[in-house]
Amino acid sequence: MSTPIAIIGAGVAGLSAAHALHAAGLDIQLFDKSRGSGGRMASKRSEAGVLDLGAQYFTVRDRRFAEVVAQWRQQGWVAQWSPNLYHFNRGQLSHSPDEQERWVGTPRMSAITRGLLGELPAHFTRRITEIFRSDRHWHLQDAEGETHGPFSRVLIAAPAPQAAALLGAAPKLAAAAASVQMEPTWAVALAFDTPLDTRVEGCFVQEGPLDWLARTRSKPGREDQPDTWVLHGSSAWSKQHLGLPKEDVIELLHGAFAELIGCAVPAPRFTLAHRWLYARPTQGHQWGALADGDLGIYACGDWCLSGRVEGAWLSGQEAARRLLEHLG
Ligand SMILES: Cc1cc2nc3c(=O)[nH]c(=O)nc-3n(C[C@H](O)[C@H](O)[C@H](O)COP(=O)(O)OP(=O)(O)OC[C@H]3O[C@@H](n4cnc5c(N)ncnc54)[C@H](O)[C@@H]3O)c2cc1C
Ligand SMILES: NC(=O)C1=CN([C@@H]2O[C@H](COP(=O)(O)OP(=O)(O)OC[C@H]3O[C@@H](n4cnc5c(N)ncnc54)[C@H](OP(=O)(O)O)[C@@H]3O)[C@@H](O)[C@H]2O)CC=C1
Repeated sequence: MSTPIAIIGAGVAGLSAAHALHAAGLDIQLFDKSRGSGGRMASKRSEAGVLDLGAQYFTVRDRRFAEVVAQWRQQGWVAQWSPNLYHFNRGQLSHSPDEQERWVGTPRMSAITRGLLGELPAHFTRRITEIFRSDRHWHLQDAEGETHGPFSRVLIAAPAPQAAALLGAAPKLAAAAASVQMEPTWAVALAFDTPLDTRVEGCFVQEGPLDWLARTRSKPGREDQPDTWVLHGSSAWSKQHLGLPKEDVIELLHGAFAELIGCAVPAPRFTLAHRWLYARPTQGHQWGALADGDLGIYACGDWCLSGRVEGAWLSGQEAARRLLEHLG
């Protein structure tokens, strides 16, 4: 057996790269600090059903991504979501239909990364704190003090600030990753005993604390769930309220929701808040991926491209392509 390749991060980018390398016949091992795969496209089980707290849906603009999404559809991992869309601007809630195709994982966003993970070898609840070279091979140190390796190459598929912290052995790559600013998003879920009397299923909010809201049961595969809503704070509001206790965040975003939704909003029977510290890059890049073929270190993630699910998948493909190119 050949010396395996380590992939740090089991979000869309890491799993996209893992798939491509595995398909090329290489041994890979995934490491993630969380309990499961998905990263910012993860879904959380709760007493109010499964909640998509991060990525809400994705769009497809690239031909290569369109091809893979068609396969995911055949495998039953994704379906089209055609919500009754609104936007909120200048104090006005307005119907805002469009022609854009939007896709969601079924029956939850994490179905995609669970599908991609399949039987690939993965180590969860392993936060990697250091990557070091010894005897011409790479080794990983985790937060528990355990060492993993040897690995022939390392591919880091974490948000830019977390990738920069691991790229000490490749200063140029570290500098590029460190130059990417990422902004936070507070996410709140609310569940109501009685369904809200509104036709809104998704809403782009252009003012105030909120940025987006969605009705979970409007998404395919979730029709039987209680009436839960996911609200996202805007980047500016989330940054300003980064250290606020969760109860206060829930109260403020629930209040903003009740003001704009245009129907009576009772007290929710269930609430939850989640803070995404590195939710989105402040701007997109055209890097594809970062690579040092001589050292055998690679970095990828949405921040190397569009800051969206599609960008993350394409970046993982690009990192794998460059690694395979270096192998000859
Ligand atoms: C609130 C929110 C809403 C969004 N909405 C949309 C949307 O509607 N449409 C869209 O296209 N995109 C959306 N996005 C963006 C989308 O979720 C991301 O672009 C995409 O999921 C990023 O994938 P990734 O693999 O690059 O990174 P991530 O999903 O962040 O994966 C990185 C993984 O690395 C792991 N990790 C990090 N550091 C370490 C370490 N030291 N050791 C081990 N593991 C580590 C993390 O646990 C994580 O699993 C949204 C994001 C957020 C936060
Ligand atoms: N919160 C985060 O951390 C975070 C959120 N992200 C959001 O992800 C989606 C994905 O973007 P994508 O380009 O794939 O989707 P869309 O084409 O649907 O939307 C792009 C923006 O365009 C505006 N828009 C689109 N459709 C409508 C509509 N029918 N009515 C009004 N406006 C529409 C909207 O922008 P504004 O609110 O006008 O600024 C959409 O945001 C996207 O929603 C991101 O915000 C990605 C990463 C992290």
